Amino acid sequence: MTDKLAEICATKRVEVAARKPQGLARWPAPTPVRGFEAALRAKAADGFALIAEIKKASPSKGLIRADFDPPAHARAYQAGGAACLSVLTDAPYFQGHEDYLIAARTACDLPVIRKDFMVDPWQCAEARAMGADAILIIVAALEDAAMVEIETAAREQGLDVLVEVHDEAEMERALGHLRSKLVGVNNRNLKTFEVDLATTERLAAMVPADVLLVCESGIGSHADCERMAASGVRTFLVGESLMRQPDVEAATRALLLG
Ligand SMILES: O=P(O)(O)OC[C@@H](O)[C@@H](O)c1c[nH]c2ccccc12
Repeated sequence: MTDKLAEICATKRVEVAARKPQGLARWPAPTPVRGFEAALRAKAADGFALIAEIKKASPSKGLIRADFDPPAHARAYQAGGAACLSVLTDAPYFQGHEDYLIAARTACDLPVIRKDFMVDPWQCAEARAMGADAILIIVAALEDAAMVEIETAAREQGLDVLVEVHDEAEMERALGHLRSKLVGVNNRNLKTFEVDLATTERLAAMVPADVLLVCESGIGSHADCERMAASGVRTFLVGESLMRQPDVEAATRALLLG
């Protein structure tokens, strides 16, 4: 595991230990789950499918958007043609918040993934309680047994699971141990924070036909999507490049349609 990721996960364990005793009663009764993977597959069958990310800040870039407004961004992403939303709920490193997820999901009809560092199966129950439709498993952050346990907990909650990898060894672990058919390749190297779209191109060849591959991070234009499509990739997770645009709806449409 990279040092930064280890640090983030250690922080997360402390946070989860403090939260668990409060239980789940603080969350409103969740509305029925929205099919996250199904929404992606439906859009990818006939064009590009986008998971549009609501991202205020990142460890590498600091503040990304000053007029951060989760419900407005959610509506803009939906109107622009996104299939799903991703909302950062990690506070210490990404300035995210659970309230952003709740506000964004309430403002639109799209399925939402809780973007956070899952280190404990309990976070899956918490994710559903706050309304999430899917969670992320970062293979680099977890031992095999732990990631299987978290995936099982997610499925019990009716959540879809996006499995994130960034090299060949992680792809093998994901395909060998997990049941989810939704696998994301993160083009961002967590050691250097450099982004290289060739990461997705390299790993795409390893993916069986029944797995939906998601290209994550560093997508800035429709041309980038077209480049990935040459490797058979039609599904994208995009945050920063959209969040930096004054007109998020128009930027989303332009990313998808050119
Ligand atoms: O903002 P970008 O470069 O479009 O990237 C979005 C998303 O891939 C990135 O935020 C991300 C991918 N995996 C993560 C894990 C945790 C936090 C954030 C991420």
